[in-house]
Amino acid sequence: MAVFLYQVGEKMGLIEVQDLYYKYNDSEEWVLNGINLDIKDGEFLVIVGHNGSGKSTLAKMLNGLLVPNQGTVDVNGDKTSDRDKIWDIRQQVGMVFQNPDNQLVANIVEEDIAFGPENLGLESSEIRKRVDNSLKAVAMEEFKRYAPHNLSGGQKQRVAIAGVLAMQPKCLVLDEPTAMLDPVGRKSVMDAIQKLNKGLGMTIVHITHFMTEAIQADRIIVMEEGKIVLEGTPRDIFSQVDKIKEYHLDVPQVTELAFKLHQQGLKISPDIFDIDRLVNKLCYLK
Ligand SMILES: Nc1ncnc2c1ncn2[C@@H]1O[C@H](COP(=O)(O)OP(=O)(O)OP(=O)(O)O)[C@@H](O)[C@H]1O
Repeated sequence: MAVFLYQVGEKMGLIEVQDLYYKYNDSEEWVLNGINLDIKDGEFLVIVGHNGSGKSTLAKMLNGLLVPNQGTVDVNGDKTSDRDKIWDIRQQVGMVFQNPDNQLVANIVEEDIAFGPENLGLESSEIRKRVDNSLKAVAMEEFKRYAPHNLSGGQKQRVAIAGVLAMQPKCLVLDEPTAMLDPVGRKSVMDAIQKLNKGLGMTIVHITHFMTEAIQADRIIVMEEGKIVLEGTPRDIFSQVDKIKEYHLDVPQVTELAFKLHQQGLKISPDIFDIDRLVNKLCYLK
């Protein structure tokens, strides 16, 4: 398979979305309405946006589950509209959805993770290696003989992620993987995602409604009515508190507090999203 990566800034481009338009069969309106987006190799990208803004539809474009009506999506130089390449593309871009129960197929954790590699027809030693490495990557090694239904929501989601990792993708697209979890489960899943990105250099595209998760990104895009309306680092995005609210999104509570203190005339920068930093600023305020 010919693999090339195109240069974008310092990192290499992995996925390129150009002039993308999409509507579902019975819809009059474009659900994706002219999207342009480069996703770099090793990047942690978060997508946020109001309900129905097109986030999940865009996610499904990134590994060819849906293909554009107009425009293109390239993964490592292959177009998702090229059906001969779709298998390669799906292996390179793995998807994780909201409900892990819909993704777990076997009665034992390690069998579930072996399912994908078995379907690739790999040697059993290679399958064993992939299962062990994938479980280790999400800190679930000790649960390999468990039945998935005996795991917590966060543990199940980490097993679902491990199942995708066993296919050795370059990029993970996670569509609200923490939406059904309690705070402990959410943190365990976010820790695993961070480790994959920072430790193993995996490209992450993470869709979420939780702004505390969005601030962990390298870059955030904000979607509204099928368009990208804001794009930048967490600091760029959350320093625009009024604009974020216009798009019916929350800002992290600590940022809102800093913003209101700033509006009241205190010498506090309005773009703080870290509690310790705000405490520090308040303590040293003259
Ligand atoms: N299979 C489908 N058939 C027809 N319309 C659809 C389908 N899936 C989504 N839509 C519509 O497309 C629009 C965008 O939906 P999408 O799920 O991509 O948004 P979203 O930003 O992910 O929303 P949410 O945050 O609620 O998950 C919505 O108006 C939705 O009703």
